[in-house]
Amino acid sequence: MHVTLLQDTKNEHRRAVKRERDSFESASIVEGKPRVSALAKVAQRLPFSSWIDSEKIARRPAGSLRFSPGLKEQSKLRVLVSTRFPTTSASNQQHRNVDLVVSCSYKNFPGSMLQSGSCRTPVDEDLILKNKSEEVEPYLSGRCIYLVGMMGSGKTTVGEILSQVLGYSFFDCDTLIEKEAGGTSVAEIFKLYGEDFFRDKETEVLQELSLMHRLVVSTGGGAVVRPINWRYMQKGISVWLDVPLEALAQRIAAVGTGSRPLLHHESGDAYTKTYKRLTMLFEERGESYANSNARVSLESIAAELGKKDVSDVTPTAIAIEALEQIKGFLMGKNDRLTF
Ligand SMILES: Nc1ncnc2c1ncn2[C@@H]1O[C@H](COP(=O)(O)OP(=O)(O)OP(=O)(O)O)[C@@H](O)[C@H]1O
Ligand SMILES: O=C(O)C1=C[C@@H](O)[C@@H](O)[C@H](O)C1
Repeated sequence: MHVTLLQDTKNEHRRAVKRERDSFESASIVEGKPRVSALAKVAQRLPFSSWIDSEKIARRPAGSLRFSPGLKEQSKLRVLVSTRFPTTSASNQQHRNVDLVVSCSYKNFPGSMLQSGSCRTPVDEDLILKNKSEEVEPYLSGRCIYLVGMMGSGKTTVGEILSQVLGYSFFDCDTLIEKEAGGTSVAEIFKLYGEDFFRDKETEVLQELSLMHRLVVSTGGGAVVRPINWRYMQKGISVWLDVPLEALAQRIAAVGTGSRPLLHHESGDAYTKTYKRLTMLFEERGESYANSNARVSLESIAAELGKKDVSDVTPTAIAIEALEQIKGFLMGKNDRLTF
C-alpha cells in the first residue's frame, strides 16, 4: 500500500496532532499500562500490517504505537497508529472493540489522519487479571482473602492464581491439616478420629492463619458451618465461589470421590450419588456461604460471557471476577449477599 502525504494546512496539522494527543490520553487512562505486545496484536490486524515489523514497534507515552515503515530513511515519513480502548466494557468480556487511528507525518511536521475505524479483538485475560490485581491490591492493605465454597468449587485452583497475581502466599486448609497430622489424608482423619476432630483442627488452622497477612486461603468446604471460624475469617475478606451443583458433581465424579469422606455414603453411579449428597450439604450450608463478604457466581460470569456452560468459564475469568467483587466490597458497593 502506498501512502501519499496529504496536503494539510498548518491548522489541519494542529488539529490532527490534537486528535492524536486526545487519543493517546484516552488510551493511557483506560488501559493503565498497555503492553506493547497486546497493542501490536491489535495493530497487526490493520490493512497496514505488512508494514509492521514488531521489532520496530516502540511504545510511545500513553500507550500508542509508532511504526517506522521502510520508506523512513528516504522520505522521513512516519506512520503512527494510536489505539483507544473502550471505557465501558465489562472486565470479563472476551472481545472488545478497539478504536484505531492511523496517521502520518513528514519530517518534523505533524501529519493528518489516514484511516480510522475499529476492530474487534480478543481480550487478553492474563492482562486483564494483572491490571485488575494492580487496581485492587492497594485497597486490600495486606488483608487476607478466604475462599469459601462447596468441595470442588475451585478454591484451590482460583486461589493459586489470585495469590500469584497479588504477590500473596497461598495456603490450603485441608493440606495444612494433613501436614500437621503427619501426612494422614483428610479421608483417613475422618475415618480414624471422626469429623468433630477434623473440624477442631480446621478451626485451629484458621485461627493461626488469621494472625497473618497477605495470604490467599482455600478453606475446607465445611469451614463455614462453625460460627467461630467466621470470627477468624472476618480478619480478612471472605469470597464465596458459587458453582452450580451439577457442575460440581461433574467435576468431582470425573476425579472420583475417594478423597472426599462426606461423599462416601450414597449409592448409585458417581455423578448421581455426588449430586445427591452435594444437594443435601448445600441445603444445610447455603445460608452460611452467603455470609461471605463477596460472592462470585459462575452462572453470572457465564451469562456475561455468553457461554451456555459454566464449565467453559476459565479459572482466570473467575479470578478476575473475584477481584472485581472484592473491590466492590471494599468500596462498600456490595449489599448483603442473596441467592
Ligand atoms: N473453572 C474451572 N473449570 C473446570 N474445572 C475446574 C475449574 N476450577 C477447578 N476445576 C477442577 O475442579 C476440581 C476441583 O478444583 P479445586 O481443587 O480447585 O477445588 P476446591 O474448591 O479447592 O476443592 P476442595 O474443597 O475439595 O479442596 C479440580 O479437578 C480442578 O481442576
Ligand atoms: O465439604 C466438606 O465438609 C469438606 C470439604 C473438604 O474440603 C474437606 O475439608 C473435607 O473433606 C470436608
